[in-house]
Amino acid sequence: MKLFERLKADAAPQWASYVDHEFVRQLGKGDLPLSAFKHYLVQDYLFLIQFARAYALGIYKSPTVGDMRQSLEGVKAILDVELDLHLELCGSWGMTREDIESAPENTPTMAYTRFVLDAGMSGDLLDLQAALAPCVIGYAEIGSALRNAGAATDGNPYSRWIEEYGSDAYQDLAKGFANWIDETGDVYLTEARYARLLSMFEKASRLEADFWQMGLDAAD
Ligand SMILES: Cc1ncc(CO)c(N)n1
Repeated sequence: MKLFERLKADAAPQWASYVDHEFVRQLGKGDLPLSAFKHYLVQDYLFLIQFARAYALGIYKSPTVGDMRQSLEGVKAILDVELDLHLELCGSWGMTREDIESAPENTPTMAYTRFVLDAGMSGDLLDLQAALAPCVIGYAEIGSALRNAGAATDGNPYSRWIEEYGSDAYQDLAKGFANWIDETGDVYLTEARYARLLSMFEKASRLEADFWQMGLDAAD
C-alpha cells in the first residue's frame, strides 16, 4: 500500500473525526451558524499564514529541486489563491484585511501551526509531509464529498467555500500532494520510522477536528 493510503487507513478514527466533523455536516446542509463560520474563517486566515511558512520550510528541507517545486506549489496555493478566498468572503461581511490580521490567534490555531512547524523544523521532509498531509488532502476530500452531494447550491450560504475546495484545481493540488508524499516515502520510509510518521498524521488530523470545534464553539 502507498504511504498516504496506509497512514489514512491506520489513522481511520482520527481521520473520520476530522472529515465527518459536525461543523462539516452543518456546512454541507447550509445550517451552520454564520457566527461559527466567520470565526473559523478569520482563524483560518491566521492559520494559513503559518502554513505558508511551513511549505516554505519544505523548500528549505527539500533534498531535490523537484521537491522544492512541490513545496513551492503549496506556498503559491496559499498566498495566491486560498488567502484571497478568505479575504473575499470576509470582505462580503465588511471585514478588511487589517481587521483579520489583527484578530488574536486562538489556542487551537496556535497549537496546530506550532505542531506542524515543529515537525518540519525537528525532522526531515518526510516528517513535515506527514504533518501537512491531512490539511490539503482532507479539505479536498471534504470539498469533493460536499460538492458531489449537491451542497454547493445557491441556497447554501457556504457554496462559494464548497466550490473552491471541491474545484478541479484543488483536487489536483491534493492529488499532487498525495503522490509527492508517496514518492518521498518510496525513497526515505523505513519500518522503524513509520510509527512516528503515523503519530504525526494522527495528531494533525486531531488538530484539524479541534479547529472545526473551535468554529462551532464560537456560534452565538
Ligand atoms: C485548518 C485548515 N486545514 C486545512 C486547510 C486547507 O488548506 C485550511 N485552509 N485550514
